[in-house]
Amino acid sequence: MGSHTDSLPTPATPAGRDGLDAILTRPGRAVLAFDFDGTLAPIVPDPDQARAHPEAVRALAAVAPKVAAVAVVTGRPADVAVRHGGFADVPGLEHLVVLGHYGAERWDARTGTVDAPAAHPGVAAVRAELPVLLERIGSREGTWIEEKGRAVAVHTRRAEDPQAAFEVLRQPLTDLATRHGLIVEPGRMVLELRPPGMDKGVALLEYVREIGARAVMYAGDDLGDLSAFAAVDKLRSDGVPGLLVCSGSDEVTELAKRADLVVDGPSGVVRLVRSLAQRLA
Ligand SMILES: O=P(O)(O)OC[C@H]1O[C@H](O[C@H]2O[C@H](CO)[C@@H](O)[C@H](O)[C@H]2O)[C@H](O)[C@@H](O)[C@@H]1O
Repeated sequence: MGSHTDSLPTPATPAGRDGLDAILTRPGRAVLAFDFDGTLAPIVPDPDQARAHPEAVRALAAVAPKVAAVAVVTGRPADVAVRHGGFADVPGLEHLVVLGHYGAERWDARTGTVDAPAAHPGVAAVRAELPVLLERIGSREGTWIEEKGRAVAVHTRRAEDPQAAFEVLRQPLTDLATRHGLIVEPGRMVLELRPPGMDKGVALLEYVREIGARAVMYAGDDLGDLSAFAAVDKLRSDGVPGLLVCSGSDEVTELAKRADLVVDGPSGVVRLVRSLAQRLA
């Protein structure tokens, strides 16, 4: 962190200002939760090359001992997010929790292990049919399949026109997922076919209740984060102040409209976390 001081931005909404105020006045009852890709990690063409922003872990480790809990809530398998984030064995992050696969999996820094439910049988069926389907619908060059274990994702970022390639796939992939009891989770140039029944909102609510938190901040960048935003809205209506942070990008505009605070991508998120840690010092 050095001697550099980041100023804490002011949320644009009264609810957001209440949320930030609650975090600052009762940090020991506050949960800070973050999406991974696009929020803690800059977006890159190859998901395997995605890494946490170089200052992210240090900033999280600085703030974590000052609040009730820090959590990462991601569509990635939990162990992948831990590896790409560099979250294991970090002084300060001894209590970090990573809720992977939209909350279906959980990694605890305390134990270093992942808890996960049994695999959904529809994923194997979709995995078997997907290559033939992509061939039949003439998916664009650059479209490719990410194997995620308990889900499969079809990416279009590397296509010449990623948005057009995405639109070509949306309906056929929805039909395929539905036939096998799965749902389609749309994201930034990606359509993921995954089991239903869990989302980031459910995951966040359960975690906040488990911790008994009385204030929450959630930072995200993508459509999959909207359910977590809705969870913060629900907590607010139940009397738990919350702060909604959007890691801004040109690709997704929905979150910026709902957020109390829009920051400039992962580097903006890091600055925010760093300034929170400084204020709570
Ligand atoms: O919930 P998240 O942590 O945001 O994960 C959502 C998806 O992230 C990954 O894809 C995104 O990031 C890639 C690497 O920067 C990028 O190439 C891709 O276009 C983005 O959609 C990941 O590969 C997916 O499996 C996650 O569902």
